[in-house]
Amino acid sequence: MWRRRWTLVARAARGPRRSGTRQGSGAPAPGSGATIFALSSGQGRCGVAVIRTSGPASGHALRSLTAPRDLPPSRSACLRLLSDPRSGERLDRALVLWFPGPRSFTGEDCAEFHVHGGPAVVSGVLQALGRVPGLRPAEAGEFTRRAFAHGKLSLTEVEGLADLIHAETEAQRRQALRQLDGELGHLCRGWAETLTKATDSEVRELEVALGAHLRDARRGQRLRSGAHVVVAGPPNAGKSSLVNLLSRKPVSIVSPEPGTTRDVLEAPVDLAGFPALLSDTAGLREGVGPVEQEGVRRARQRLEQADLILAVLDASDLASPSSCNFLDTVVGPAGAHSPNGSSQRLLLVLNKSDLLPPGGPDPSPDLPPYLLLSCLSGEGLDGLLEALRKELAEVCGDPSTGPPLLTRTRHQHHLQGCLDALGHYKQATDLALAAEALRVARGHLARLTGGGGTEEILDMIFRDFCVGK
Ligand SMILES: Nc1nc2c(ncn2[C@@H]2O[C@H](COP(=O)(O)OP(=O)(O)OP(=O)(O)O)[C@@H](O)[C@H]2O)c(=O)[nH]1
Ligand SMILES: [K+]
Ligand SMILES: [Mg+2]
Repeated sequence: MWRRRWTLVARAARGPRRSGTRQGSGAPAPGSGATIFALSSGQGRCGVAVIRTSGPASGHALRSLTAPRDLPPSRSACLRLLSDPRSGERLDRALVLWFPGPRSFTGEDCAEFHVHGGPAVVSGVLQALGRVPGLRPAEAGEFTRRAFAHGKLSLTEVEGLADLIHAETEAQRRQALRQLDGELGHLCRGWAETLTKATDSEVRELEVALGAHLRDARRGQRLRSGAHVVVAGPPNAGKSSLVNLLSRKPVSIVSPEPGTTRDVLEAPVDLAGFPALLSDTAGLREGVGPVEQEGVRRARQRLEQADLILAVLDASDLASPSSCNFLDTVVGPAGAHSPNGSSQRLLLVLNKSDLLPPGGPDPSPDLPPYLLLSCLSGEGLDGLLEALRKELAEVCGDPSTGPPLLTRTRHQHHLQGCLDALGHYKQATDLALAAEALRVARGHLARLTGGGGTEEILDMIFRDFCVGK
């Protein structure tokens, strides 16, 4: 209701009131002289809500709401009484900040109002701002877009900011912060610099570096969208119990009946700080009815796509035909290298350790390294999470220590484009062709950080942002 009413006010504030703006001390964003405003903190009741403005009329807006006081000193918080400039009605007592451009987030004049977070206070201040001449509500991502337009952020930094806002796990937050700090952009500019010299040995070194980053590209993308972790094993091993334990919610039905899970069930989870899409699957066994057989087919299909397999066996039932079959057909082959040189990562978990005699599982010479766990008592969970953290740091790349990751297909596309162009450069038979290949290679690196970025790419990236960012 509140939001709907606000939309109407917001619409009314657009249009004729845009006149009357003045030039701010920051350079104006291309094609916009308007001053924008929005609630920048989350929606709903909260202790403090932050409303901000950006554009040439920001100072006027701040003065209008805090009259008769003058603008506060730059970049320091001041307590002010806010009131509606038209009716004079008191709205709130708030902290206000004044950031004259270009030393502000967007590069333009900006103001911030830190108000009490009640819906009526927030809507009152937003409505009052809507009545200030030259102000209009911001579009999604418009603050960041202006920051980009004024050279405050490069395109990879903008992407880092979008990722930071959406980060759900520790590893995603670390990665996003590094990208926001400009590490990837810095790397690309270093490469572009190398290309201006373009001696043969430097081009060769660059090819090696680009190739290494491209080989790592899938890791960064997994870190952004989640690694596929598939829980598999024979019926009744406790796969669904493990999925529920790791996701801390009842994703799957658990029962003593073998063959309970049939479909693949997925849950996005934070696994030891890394984002993962956890899949529960049907117990693998032969000679069952058509429905369960379809479940087994889907389980095998999902196993092929796994970035990491969590193989679960009942520790008290290792000698059963279904356990032996699973060890032979899934656990054994996973460690072996496939023809393309890669091997599938797998963690073997022996569940139901609470059922074992004190000496542990039956000594079996063929058993690969394993972790003991009891989903019932939770014993062994810390060890499993630590093992998962190590595995996922390999699968997703470790954003605490590794080189900057390529988290988007866009990054991969431009690095590949640059590498291809370097190939053409080496084969070029005359100077003109060689120069053209170098120009193309440099162009790809420049576009990665936003130089000559097309509007469509900008639209796509800024679509990820919320209003107020
Ligand atoms: N004692 C003991 N029982 C467990 C443990 N984990 C699971 N169970 C029991 O084992 C039975 C099977 O558990 P599920 O989680 O349904 O096993 P599943 O592998 O998903 O079974 P399917 O979906 O049928 O293949 C249930 O009765 C669980 O309560 C454990 O650590 N200790
Ligand atoms: K079961
Ligand atoms: Mg199950």
